[in-house]
Amino acid sequence: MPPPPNWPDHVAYLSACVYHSSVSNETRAFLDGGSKSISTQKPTVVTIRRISSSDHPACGQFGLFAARKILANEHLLDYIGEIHCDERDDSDYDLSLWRGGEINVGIDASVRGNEGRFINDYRGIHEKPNAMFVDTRAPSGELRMEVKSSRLIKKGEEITVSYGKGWWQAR
Ligand SMILES: C[S@@+](CC[C@H](N)C(=O)[O-])C[C@H]1O[C@@H](n2cnc3c(N)ncnc32)[C@H](O)[C@@H]1O
Repeated sequence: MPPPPNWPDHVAYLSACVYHSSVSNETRAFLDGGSKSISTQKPTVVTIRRISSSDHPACGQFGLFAARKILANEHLLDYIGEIHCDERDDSDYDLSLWRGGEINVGIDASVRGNEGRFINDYRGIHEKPNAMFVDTRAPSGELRMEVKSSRLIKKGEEITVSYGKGWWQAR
């Protein structure tokens, strides 16, 4: 699948998650939920843009924007990257997918991923986030991290989520 416009050269574009060697066969079977292949649709309701507004806290970086009007509670895209069980403390693109006992499963999109890696935190941009991460079992069985709208989003508006206070405190 070709990368979307504004995709950076140093990051591989993925259309489905890939597994890192730190994920055991048992954990992988749990995450797969019996599905034979992980499939996802190319996101069509979002677009990547460079941020040039000087009053934006991530000015000079990229963000994800609505390519059309989006209704509340719409599925926007799945967060795609490398599924791993090792520590990725240095990654700013790592999201927790599942925790159980000693096992922490994350999706890291620092070196490979999809449009989801460009979603900024709402702080300094919006009063509240307009989207959220939701972990879901897909009909085919696998555990996924979806991005869903939490209210109506106008065409051209930036998509923002909450990374959580802990994310910022850790930095
Ligand atoms: C998952 S990335 C988001 C995409 C990033 N803007 C880019 O161009 O690759 C997370 C990084 O974006 C920046 N960021 C996200 N939300 C921000 C915010 N509300 N204020 C300042 N920086 C933010 C920080 O540099 C953070 O480490």
